[in-house]
Amino acid sequence: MTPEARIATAADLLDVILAGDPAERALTDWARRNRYAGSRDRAAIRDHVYDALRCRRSFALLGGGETGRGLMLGYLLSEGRDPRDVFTGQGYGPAPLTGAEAAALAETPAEALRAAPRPVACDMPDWLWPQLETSLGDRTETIAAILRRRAPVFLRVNLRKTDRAAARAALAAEEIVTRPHALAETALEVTDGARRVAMSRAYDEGLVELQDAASQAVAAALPLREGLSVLDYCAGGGGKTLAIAGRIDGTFTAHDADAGRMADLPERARRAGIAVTLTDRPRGPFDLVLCDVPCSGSGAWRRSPSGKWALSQETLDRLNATQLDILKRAAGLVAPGGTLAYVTCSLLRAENQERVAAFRATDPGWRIAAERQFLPDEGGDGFYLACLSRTG
Ligand SMILES: C[S@@+](CC[C@H](N)C(=O)[O-])C[C@H]1O[C@@H](n2cnc3c(N)ncnc32)[C@H](O)[C@@H]1O
Repeated sequence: MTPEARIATAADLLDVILAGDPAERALTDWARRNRYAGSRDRAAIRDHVYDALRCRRSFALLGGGETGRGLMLGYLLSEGRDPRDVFTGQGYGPAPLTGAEAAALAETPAEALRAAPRPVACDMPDWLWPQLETSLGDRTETIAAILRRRAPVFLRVNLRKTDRAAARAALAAEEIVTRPHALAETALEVTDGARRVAMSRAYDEGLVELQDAASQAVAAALPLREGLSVLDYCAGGGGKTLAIAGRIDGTFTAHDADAGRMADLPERARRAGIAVTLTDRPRGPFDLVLCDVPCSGSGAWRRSPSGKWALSQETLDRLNATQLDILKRAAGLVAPGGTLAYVTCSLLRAENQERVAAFRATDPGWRIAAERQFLPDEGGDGFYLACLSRTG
């Protein structure tokens, strides 16, 4: 496919996504129907689609409308390109601009963004902006700008099987280039060959796992020691369980309200050389109960940009209620002297500090032994961790 044809396809797909189809499904369906497209075409189209979803408001402003074509026009302008060179109708490229489209283009993109309301220029929903400012203070615009860009690919080195230098060498032998990342001693950032990771021997043999660097840093910040009994109360795919089990010997139990979300965990644990028990009814006590609760996902919006536009105050209120409910249930599973660890990948105080305060208001027998917030300007996704111990 020509670069212009990829833009035309991305514009068509964005129309389908803006009408309500999930981005992943739209991309997969399109690839199935268009077998002629090679892996590079599919990757380029995917990048265009996700770039536009991350920058939906600013691209719409520049391109003159929130349609597939408008977003791709805005994308080209944001790159300093003249859309008329691409929208020519030739080589399967997008049809030439209509008079109305040409008239709606931003003449001077940089000025248009400077003059735009902050939530538009920073690609955030209007209703959420005040909450972001309350949560992030003078880092708000910097963090929002980072969430407009693609996320790096990070790997976690499985210290049970190797160390960081040996893992790097094994990956390099398969043309996967990495560099250590400062957020965690286990973290590698992939600088070349990211698409080869899942098919590599290093991955198949459990030397590395795909995991965000801040997520790894959360595991490293937990009060871990040998022999600990650990319950991952909201285990999902088990990323945190595996990261903890990679650091210490102990017993590891995984639970999730939706057991289907743990379907891949046994295979991932086997690859990593770790024993994990799955349960639908955890029986305490456990030394460490980790609650990596469902949340807005705002710390990871560069990976899942659709979440940014789908979130509403109503959804946030529902999430807040679930978060508190999980803390109350999980608290009863913690052994005397043990730790209740509360984790989100959210940037919002409402899901972080305020949830912990709400929990402590209902059960004053807990104190905050440690608290840490990771923000995307440190390189990884945004995460919040509070370690709670019983008072007295
Ligand atoms: C942020 S995800 C967990 C991600 C996972 N810990 C990881 O690192 O890969 C939150 C998980 O909480 C689960 N969940 C939602 N409500 C729950 C509840 N009331 N009790 C336990 N788990 C719940 C969801 O099914 C989801 O898998």
